[in-house]
Amino acid sequence: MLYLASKSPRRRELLGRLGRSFDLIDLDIPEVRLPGEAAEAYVRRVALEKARAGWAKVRDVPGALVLGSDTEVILDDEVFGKPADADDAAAMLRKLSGRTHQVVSAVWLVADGRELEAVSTSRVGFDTLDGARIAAYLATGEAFGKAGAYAIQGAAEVFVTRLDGSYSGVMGLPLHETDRLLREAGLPPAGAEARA
Ligand SMILES: Cc1cn([C@H]2C[C@H](O)[C@@H](COP(=O)(O)OP(=O)(O)OP(=O)(O)O)O2)c(=O)[nH]c1=O
Repeated sequence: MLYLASKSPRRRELLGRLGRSFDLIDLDIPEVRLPGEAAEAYVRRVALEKARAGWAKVRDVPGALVLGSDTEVILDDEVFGKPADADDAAAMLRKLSGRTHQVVSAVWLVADGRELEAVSTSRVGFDTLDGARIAAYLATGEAFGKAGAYAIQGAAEVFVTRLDGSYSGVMGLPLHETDRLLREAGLPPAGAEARA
């Protein structure tokens, strides 16, 4: 049985696109960067903590496989997670304005005696955003619950001048890498289950 250890509706939707059945595990993992921890190491650690915490809940289920993932926006080694409030969101968007940032999504697959990892790093260029555009965007409410205070899959798509990497990775679950992990773990290729 495949499990997704996540509360994110985006991850649920993205994993659903692989055509495999799965169940959800609800978790609350604190996301706090350690002093001196490199940005990418932080994303990888949090994703692993989510997958391991999920695994601890279903380890008695025969054949259980648990996916955990984390996505962060990184600019100049600063990590932008989910904004705390509107001021925080506006500050993030002001910093992202007119610059190219990275979006790192780490995915871990934890099963009995196995931990497999994939990391997707994308470069995202942003248009220059003045105060009026930022205010209009914040009014959509879309910024909240999203790393970097934007959703590429929503109204913020028009901010993106270029994307070098994985669209699904920016959205929260890199599908190419996730599918590879599942095949490495011995699951049949995507779609096979649906056709069977
Ligand atoms: C950059 C970006 C992020 N996001 C979302 C994906 C993630 O849900 C969120 C990053 O926060 P995460 O901490 O990675 O995930 P989460 O707290 O939403 O869910 P969980 O830990 O339970 O799995 O930002 C978008 O939806 N669109 C985007 O363009």
